[in-house]
Amino acid sequence: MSVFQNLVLASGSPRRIELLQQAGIEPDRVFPADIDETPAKAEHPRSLAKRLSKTKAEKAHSALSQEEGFEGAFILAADTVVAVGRRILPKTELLDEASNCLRLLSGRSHRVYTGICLKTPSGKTRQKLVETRVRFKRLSREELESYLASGEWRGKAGGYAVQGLAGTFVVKLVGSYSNVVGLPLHETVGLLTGEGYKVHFAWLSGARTA
Ligand SMILES: Cc1cn([C@H]2C[C@H](O)[C@@H](COP(=O)(O)OP(=O)(O)OP(=O)(O)O)O2)c(=O)[nH]c1=O
Repeated sequence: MSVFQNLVLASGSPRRIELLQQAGIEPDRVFPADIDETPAKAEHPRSLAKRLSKTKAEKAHSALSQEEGFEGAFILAADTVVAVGRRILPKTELLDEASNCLRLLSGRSHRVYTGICLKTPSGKTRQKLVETRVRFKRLSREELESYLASGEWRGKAGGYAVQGLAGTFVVKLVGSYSNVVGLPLHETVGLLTGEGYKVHFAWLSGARTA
């Protein structure tokens, strides 16, 4: 087992930091890995989420490999993709894009895929792909307009954030909720502990002393 415990979160997403913290994990370094996220021609959403999470982890790995304390760090990256069938929805930056996404998602089911990639101190690359099915209610014009006015869709895959107002659109969610927000907690903790990263759960040590 490695003596290194440094963990780098290769992400600029505040949601991912919060989700890690929710699991009792504080990254030693946050390193947003800016990459080209354009899907390849006919790329399946699942393959895209896997490929992009790996590219993010690799970018952080090569940038930090010369840095003291981080040469042998655990590097964790993720990528979330929203899709209707094979159709990949954009990470919305424009009002029109968000409006198109929400009209498409209204009254139907879609899938959210998050790829996670972990580079370990021993040089291994481990990946997981987690899928969640989400069904939205049919959105009225008022709901659509007020959601667009909220701006919560900005920078979110599929044009919505389930952790905000759009939580009220969800009729059914099958699978991991944290996966939709951007980092599937069960699988992430499993990947880290499986590779020797020590996750300290306060409630576990509390249980031991009780
Ligand atoms: C569907 C959905 C996505 N999202 C967010 C999570 C991600 O931040 C974003 C998907 O884009 P990503 O490319 O996965 O992540 P990012 O560019 O924000 O951050 P980084 O690449 O630096 O890690 O959408 C929510 O916050 N809530 C949701 O319900």
